[in-house]
Amino acid sequence: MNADSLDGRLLFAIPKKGRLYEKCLSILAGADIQFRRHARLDVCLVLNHPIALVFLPASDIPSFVGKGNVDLGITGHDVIVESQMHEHVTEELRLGFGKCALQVQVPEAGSITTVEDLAGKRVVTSFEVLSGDYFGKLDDQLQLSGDKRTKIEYVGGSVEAACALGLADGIVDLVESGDTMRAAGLHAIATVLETEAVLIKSRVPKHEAHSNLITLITNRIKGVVAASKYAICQYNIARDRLPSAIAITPGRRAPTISPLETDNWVAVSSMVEKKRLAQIMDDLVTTGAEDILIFNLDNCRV
Ligand SMILES: Nc1ncnc2c1ncn2[C@@H]1O[C@H](COP(=O)(O)OP(=O)(O)OP(=O)(O)O)[C@@H](O)[C@H]1O
Ligand SMILES: O=P(O)(O)OC[C@H]1O[C@H](OP(=O)(O)OP(=O)(O)O)[C@H](O)[C@@H]1O
Repeated sequence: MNADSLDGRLLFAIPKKGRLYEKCLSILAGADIQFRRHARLDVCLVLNHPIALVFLPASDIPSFVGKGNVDLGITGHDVIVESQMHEHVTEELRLGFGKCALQVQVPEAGSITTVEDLAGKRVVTSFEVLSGDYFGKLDDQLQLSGDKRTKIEYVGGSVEAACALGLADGIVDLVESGDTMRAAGLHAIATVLETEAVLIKSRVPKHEAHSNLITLITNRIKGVVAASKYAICQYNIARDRLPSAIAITPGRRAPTISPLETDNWVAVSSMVEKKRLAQIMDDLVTTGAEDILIFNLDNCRV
């Protein structure tokens, strides 16, 4: 591939590995963005749209998009703020995966139990900007100055080992399940930032040439994300119980209600949030609904 083959194409950055990679591939498939990635090549042409995918480290994507080298990207909200690119990109869409929290952690067995105890000591992290801001404000509040202020040190990985190795009194790192933190004998004492994967767009004006394609891709991805969050709930209920059933499954706009051949019974079909499914089914049974069926969505536009 030469540079000419990218001419006129929208450039879309995708994390090349790590926690976000697999989910990004299923989003691309759901949005019918077809490509064949050749081994070792980090740029590939999309077969059915004037788009080229650029596979980059998640933490580099905010600056590529923010500086305008790339039009669109998927990455974590955390690395956008850390790379100080949040004013140079637009977060178009939250994607509902890559959810975790950047937390201050200290040894479970130690004497430090609050961030005020940790202030002025040594903190190791891969997020030196966010940690620097957080502890900078805390140091100001506690009126720590000069060498009494918190010392933030950057490491590129294995942050959780820093306390055991004697490099740090506390760390700032991402926590999802908490397994890594607990395995290292640490516990969280504060949250610096909540994060999830987001679709970002460049604010550099030259990208307006691609605005129709960006809208199309954004809407398709929005459909894929909504399909993963919602299911269709269908059930039968006696007409006189309908008001209480509708209160349980109001739908996004309104439920679809169809008459049944049986007197005074109706079938109801409604979009419901997957995370509330079990409770919704319990409540429907209590209110007299029968034949409750749940259907997953492959894709949708809402
Ligand atoms: N445990 C996790 N659960 C959910 N999302 C995570 C988790 N860890 C990281 N992320 C998200 O994925 C992004 C990329 O993190 P990941 O650890 O996969 O980086 P990476 O590109 O593999 O880099 P490296 O392996 O060099 O740390 C993070 O910025 C964050 O938004
Ligand atoms: O709370 P948990 O579910 O254990 O997840 C947290 C861990 O996940 C991330 O690292 P990852 O495993 O992606 O590897 P990395 O350290 O190489 O980035 C993060 O840096 C934590 O170490």
